[in-house]
Amino acid sequence: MSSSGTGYGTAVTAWRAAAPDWDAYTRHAFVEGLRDGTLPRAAFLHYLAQDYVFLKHFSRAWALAIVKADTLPEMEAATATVHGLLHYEMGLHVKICAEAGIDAETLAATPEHPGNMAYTRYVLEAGYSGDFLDLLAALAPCVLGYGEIGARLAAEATSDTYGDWIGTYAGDDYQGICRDVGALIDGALTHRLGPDYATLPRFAMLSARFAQATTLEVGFWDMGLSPSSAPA
Ligand SMILES: Cc1ncc(CO)c(N)n1
Repeated sequence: MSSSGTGYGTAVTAWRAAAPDWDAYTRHAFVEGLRDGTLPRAAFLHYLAQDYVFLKHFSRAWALAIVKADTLPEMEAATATVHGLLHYEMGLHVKICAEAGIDAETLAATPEHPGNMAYTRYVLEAGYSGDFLDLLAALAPCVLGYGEIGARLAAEATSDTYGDWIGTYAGDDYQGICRDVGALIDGALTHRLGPDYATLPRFAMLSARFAQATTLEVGFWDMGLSPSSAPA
């Protein structure tokens, strides 16, 4: 996939281009280790367990988006994402971990790493104290960054080792969610701010939120690469 992104909408394309850490996130050493299969299994499993905890809070944040939405189509889009997270993406974690000998009970008891906590609480707080747009800007790098990573790795992977993981994010279901979320964001901006939303100061503030969440994604990969940084 080209460095211009994967076409998830107008706003996200602008926010992505303005986020200083976008490449650090989507081309992190952890990601490159998934691509060529050199990522140590222990780091992957440590990451997956933390990501299981992450996805629980992330699902809660998308549920909050239902509360903060205005129109029925916005509520439907947010609901579809909650459903995809709980019934599709988390299932992958449970399956891969089960194959590696980590049962669902152990996964559910994973102690939450501070970097993980910082990220999800940042997103949730954007929703608690802000409006639907603040929340979407904080949620967007997670959803769409993984879509971009998955699409690129499906094209560039040189190893099958992490093929299941790559296939989840490169697959039609996940790519469809990414396109829907991109359209949701463009529609929500137009609905609230008008068609010239990209010229407004508010758009720059939302762009900063997107950039902050992107930086927290870099921290998440960093955490994945150093299993020893996990709390007891
Ligand atoms: C940390 C993180 N960001 C984004 C995604 C994609 O949902 C994920 N599973 N984990």
